[in-house]
Amino acid sequence: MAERLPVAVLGANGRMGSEAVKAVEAAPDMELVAALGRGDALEAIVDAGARYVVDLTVPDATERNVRFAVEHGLHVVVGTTGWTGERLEGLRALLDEHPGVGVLIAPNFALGSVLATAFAAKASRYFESVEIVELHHPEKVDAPSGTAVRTAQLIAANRAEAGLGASPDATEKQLDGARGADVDGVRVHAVRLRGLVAHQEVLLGGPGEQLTIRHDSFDRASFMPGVILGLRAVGEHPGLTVGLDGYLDLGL
Ligand SMILES: NC(=O)C1=CN([C@@H]2O[C@H](COP(=O)(O)OP(=O)(O)OC[C@H]3O[C@@H](n4cnc5c(N)ncnc54)[C@H](O)[C@@H]3O)[C@@H](O)[C@H]2O)C=CC1
Ligand SMILES: O=C(O)C1=N[C@H](C(=O)O)C[C@H](O)C1
Repeated sequence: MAERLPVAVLGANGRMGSEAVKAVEAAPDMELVAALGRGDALEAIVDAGARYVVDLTVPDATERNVRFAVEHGLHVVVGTTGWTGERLEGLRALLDEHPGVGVLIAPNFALGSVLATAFAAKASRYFESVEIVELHHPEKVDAPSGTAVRTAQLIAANRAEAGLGASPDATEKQLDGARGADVDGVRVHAVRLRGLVAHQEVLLGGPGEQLTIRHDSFDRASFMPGVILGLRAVGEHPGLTVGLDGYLDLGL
């Protein structure tokens, strides 16, 4: 039998990390060798013999964790938000010094969300207006969501390619925040509501019509197939990949 992938989970006591622990334990080709929480020394993942790391911690911790793993030659699958352009550039430079190491930064592991983002990015060049509404549980510490930021970035890039700019907007007076956050010229509105898990709508408007692309994660189990897919593929993708779509042939 082939050797099982030795995996460490960081953030193992969190909402996502605890699901990931169960998913790795249930995967026949993986072995959970370490499960770390806040305050645990990162050296434990090396001592445990991990070769793959899943980071599901907090925006303040993820950069340090990922850099530590890369410096020790470990492949990393990252779900944590907070990866600004500057952080990504720093990580790319570090990966150049560690050829063969793969890192996947996946703003969203749910396959439906990955598809919804890809569809929205493609569709956005055919509509005059586009705005994003993301809706999450009230414990979420960051806004807008990483998924919404990534969706807005891809939409902006697609529209720019098609020679389109920002959506029309005649607003002259507003209360602070009424028009949402501006991410690369795309308006993003964040809702925090008890009972929700993770949801997103991309609203696309043209003369006399609207297309809504919506995805709902009702349960964190929705993210686990993507985590496992990422772990199986990350070793074959050296360097930095942003977005699980980088490992999928979406044909879009
Ligand atoms: N990519 C995706 O599909 C998804 C990503 N997320 C993101 O994953 C992150 C975690 O989300 P949740 O699990 O809901 O948060 P959470 O707050 O439930 O869990 C985070 C855990 O990390 C721990 N932690 C903090 N610093 C640490 C460190 N240095 N080492 C080890 N553990 C540490 C905390 O004590 C906590 O238990 C967030 O950034 C969230 O946006 C959440 C859901 C899906
Ligand atoms: O914090 C969450 O819950 C989620 N975080 C990710 C994000 O910010 O996009 C992914 C998903 O939306 C759930």
